[in-house]
Amino acid sequence: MSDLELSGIRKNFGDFVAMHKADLFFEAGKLTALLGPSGCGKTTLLRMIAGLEAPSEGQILLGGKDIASLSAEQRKFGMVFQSFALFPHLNVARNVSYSLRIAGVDALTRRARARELLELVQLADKGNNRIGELSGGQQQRVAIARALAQEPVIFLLDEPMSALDAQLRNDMQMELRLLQQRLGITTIVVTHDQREAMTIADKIVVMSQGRIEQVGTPQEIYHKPANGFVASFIGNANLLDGRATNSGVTLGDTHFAVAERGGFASGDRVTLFCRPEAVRLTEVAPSGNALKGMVTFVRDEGIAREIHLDTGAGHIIAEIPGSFNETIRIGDRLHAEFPVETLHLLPARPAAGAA
Ligand SMILES: Nc1ncnc2c1ncn2[C@@H]1O[C@H](COP(=O)(O)OP(=O)(O)OP(=O)(O)O)[C@@H](O)[C@H]1O
Repeated sequence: MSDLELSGIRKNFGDFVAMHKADLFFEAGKLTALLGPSGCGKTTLLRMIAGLEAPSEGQILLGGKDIASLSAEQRKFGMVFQSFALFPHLNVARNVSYSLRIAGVDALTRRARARELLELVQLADKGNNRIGELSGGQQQRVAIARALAQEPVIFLLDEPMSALDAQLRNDMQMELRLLQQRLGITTIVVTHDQREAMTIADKIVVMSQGRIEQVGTPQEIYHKPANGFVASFIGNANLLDGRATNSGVTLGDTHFAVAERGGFASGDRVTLFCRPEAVRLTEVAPSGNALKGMVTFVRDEGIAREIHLDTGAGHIIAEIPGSFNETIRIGDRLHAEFPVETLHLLPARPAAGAA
């Protein structure tokens, strides 16, 4: 097993920079998700790794060796696309063993390998079926089995779940994660779905407009986002603009203490970040780290309730466990308390309207 490393990689399409210069490291045996909004460059990055797109600059190193000169076929990476791209005229087993036939592997070995792979993706009884007879989730598993047929060193998947409905998607995310862990294959998955990335990945690479915004474990990305973009792309985030002080931050007239000030100097413009589930709502004013506000919306999701408040310092969302006997209504006036250990300072957000 080998690590995959991208060194000073960059991609232009004419004058347009699809991927700004970046370094990335994909640890052997781990699953990395490339996460970001549409058009941020995820697929371009994956295609460069696959050998389907040449980088404008930079190196792609597999186990320390530059593979830039190898074609996609020579790299022998397994690929699964959003559309599955299965062959409708071949049955399931022949789809799975297709690459082996092209590689000249004998029929007996091909059949045995197809059986083994179909067992792996729990489709052992479907080998003789036509592709059109399978559900979306089953077709996706065939695409995975086919990509694994040649025992690829790297497994690349581009939005593999996006054609599936929500329930099936949830199931397939778990299946993909368990399969990847069982095989221990270095895997890179492109997705724009933060929940999917959190479910399947060891590491998440968050991208925006051709730049890497942060690389980290799901926990790091969620609890310690590098900036406002990452914070609001992953789940809900309260982001309030203020100025750093020696012990925390001021938002207008209110001072908040924070546990870590990071590298900010007193007077710097900063953004205060807190997850909604960390906010406490009280009727009586807490001793500090709180804003008074009026409830503007209540979203009851059964398991939890999202309470939206307008405060003097901005809009706040608090997420509290669902409960039958407690009512919070639009128009209620409450205090939103931000526990000191859950507050983080992030770089100031670009001013509204700035490019
Ligand atoms: N062959 C190409 N020629 C010109 N521009 C391209 C080409 N391929 C991609 N782009 C542009 O590069 C940018 C990044 O595209 P890319 O497909 O990598 O984004 P993405 O993050 O995968 O988006 P999505 O989730 O919508 O697939 C987009 O603005 C796209 O229009």
